Amino acid sequence: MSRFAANLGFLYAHKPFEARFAAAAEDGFKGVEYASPYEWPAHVLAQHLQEAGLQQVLINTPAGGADAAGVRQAWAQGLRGTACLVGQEKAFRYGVELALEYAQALACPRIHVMAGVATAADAGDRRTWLHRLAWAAEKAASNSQHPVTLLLEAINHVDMPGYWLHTQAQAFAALQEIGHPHLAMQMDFYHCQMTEGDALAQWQRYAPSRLVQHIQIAGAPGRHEPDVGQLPWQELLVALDEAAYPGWVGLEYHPQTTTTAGLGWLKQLHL
Ligand SMILES: O=C(O)C(=O)[C@H](O)CO
Ligand SMILES: [Mg+2]
Repeated sequence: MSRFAANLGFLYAHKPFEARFAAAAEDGFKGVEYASPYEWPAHVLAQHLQEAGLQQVLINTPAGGADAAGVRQAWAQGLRGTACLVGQEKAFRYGVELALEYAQALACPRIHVMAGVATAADAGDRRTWLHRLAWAAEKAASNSQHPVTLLLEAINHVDMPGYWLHTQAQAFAALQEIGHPHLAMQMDFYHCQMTEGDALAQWQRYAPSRLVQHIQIAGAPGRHEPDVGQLPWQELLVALDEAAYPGWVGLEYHPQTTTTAGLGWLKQLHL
């Protein structure tokens, strides 16, 4: 059975961030993910992971910023990555290098490279995006002590209007064009269902490529537990097993009540 990771940016949200590691471990999780580790020194996060006996399975590149203060402010300023934004070369490189440092310190094997939101001032550019992804993949590959895989995730326009990368096809085409072994796909079934309307068909389309190396899940619409809404979550989990998907499934949703109370769908799988 696939392995499930708690997304600490979404789950246990009523607890202070530092307390979410122990809460996830108590619920039986072995892995965690969260988008932004940059508010804390890496060694502090590494300590939380070690104390709770958890693996860090995914982080994101920063939402923006070309220095430490800029990185901390970027999300609140509405930035959602820089990879496709022509004017953000310095921030992109700074962000990738910082993410690689954190990944090494947290022993995290995957980084989601956020593409960015197109604006009137910077509409985004595909050639820039591809060129930067190729540069970043070389960086990720070149650390012989801790090579990392960089991931592309399509995000729907209801939750993130104007986000550059919003279809699975866009991500897949970019990966095929660049053809780098350290670049892969992160398929978030929630976004998939919201944009394409058929998460199961999308999984079946891209699974044979083996390029999908991280999955996230939430019910759609609403982004609550997978069993709330129209997502065919049971069929999807069966399909992952049938394809011998070897990676993690991140639980990236807003629980309807508490995280622990909402884990019934997972417990019924008898893992
Ligand atoms: O929004 C999502 O689905 C993500 O996974 C991104 O990491 C943004 O936080
Ligand atoms: Mg996601």
